[in-house]
Amino acid sequence: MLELDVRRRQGDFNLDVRLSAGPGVTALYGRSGSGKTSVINMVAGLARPDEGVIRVDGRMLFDSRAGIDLAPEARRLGYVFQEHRLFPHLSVRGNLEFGERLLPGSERTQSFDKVVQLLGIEHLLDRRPARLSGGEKQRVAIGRALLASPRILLMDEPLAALDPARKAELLPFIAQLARQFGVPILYVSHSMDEVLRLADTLALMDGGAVAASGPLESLMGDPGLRPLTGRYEAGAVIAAVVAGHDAGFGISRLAFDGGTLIVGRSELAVGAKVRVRIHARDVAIAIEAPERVSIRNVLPASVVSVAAADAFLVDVVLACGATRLWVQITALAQAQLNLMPGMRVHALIKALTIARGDVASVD
Ligand SMILES: Nc1ncnc2c1ncn2[C@@H]1O[C@H](COP(=O)(O)OP(=O)(O)OP(=O)(O)O)[C@@H](O)[C@H]1O
Repeated sequence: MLELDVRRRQGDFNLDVRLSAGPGVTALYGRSGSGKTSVINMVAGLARPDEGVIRVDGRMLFDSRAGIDLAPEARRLGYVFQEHRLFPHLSVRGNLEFGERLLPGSERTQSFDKVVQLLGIEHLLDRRPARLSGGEKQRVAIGRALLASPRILLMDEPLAALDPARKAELLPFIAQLARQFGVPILYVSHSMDEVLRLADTLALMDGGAVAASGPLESLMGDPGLRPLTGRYEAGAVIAAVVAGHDAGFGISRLAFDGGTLIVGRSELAVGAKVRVRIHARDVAIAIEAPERVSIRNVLPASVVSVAAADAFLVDVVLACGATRLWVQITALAQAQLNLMPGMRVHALIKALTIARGDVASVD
């Protein structure tokens, strides 16, 4: 568990950050210049706060009042940066063992074989970094960081330098890390796709501070946070479980607290836990349940809130069981339906609007 409460002035920029990151992946998300890398650097010991405390698992890494400021190598943290920073003169094995050798055997919590196997780098062990692809180098960099048995893994845009195909190749590995190795991850990104795929907890950074933090699902579905989560990303993220497939019709059923969602065929196994992104613009609202309609998802819901997003667009939040759905309708539709909190309605979601990329495994 990382706990951070720090202030730092750098040039004209003021950082004032309170953040805690527990098990799983905590994503630091925010626009360029909001202070994400500065936070990572302070945790890592590469930038010194003017004032405050940084603790990991109760151990003080920095405390301005007590004069504690542990050197980076004494902090027991793993770092993976945008560029891999591998040692060019060492083989992959040599690079991996370097991370391991930093610690006495009794303090090593990660197994070389398990790390190598999970990252799929067995066949690369004798190669030098110059003979690896960008994605392979990043996998080795992650392996090296893990083998130092860190209490927390800091990842600063680890996929930013990779092309889309390499990114897609690496994402499942990163998604497995926190779960398989039990190491909390603080993950900096300005890609919402990565955040949706990886993060359990979201910390939204703005102007040097954490403007909001909490479970990904609750922050993403909050229209009030749209200036921070991004207009294009407007939509809810809901937790579900793959309940079944119908190969004949090419569809899958996802069970969530609020009903069953029919989506295009997913490759994931029955029972897999997933996170589903439902774009606000892809949901419609009907006062009465329509009959003989092609839309497969007609979910009973109640209106939680109605608020103008701008002159022509209205944000509606619906409760569907314990799940919140965010819906965008035109101001014209609102003028005619007159939706109000508490009203019983139906949320209509076309199965086809939920693309394969919108259903991410979180197992
Ligand atoms: N050493 C420094 N001295 C002065 N100002 C700095 C220093 N490092 C960063 N800054 C400023 O602090 C602010 C935050 O920078 P930071 O790199 O933390 O943002 P970021 O959110 O990680 O951005 P990006 O997504 O572009 O990497 C920026 O305005 C930057 O110009």
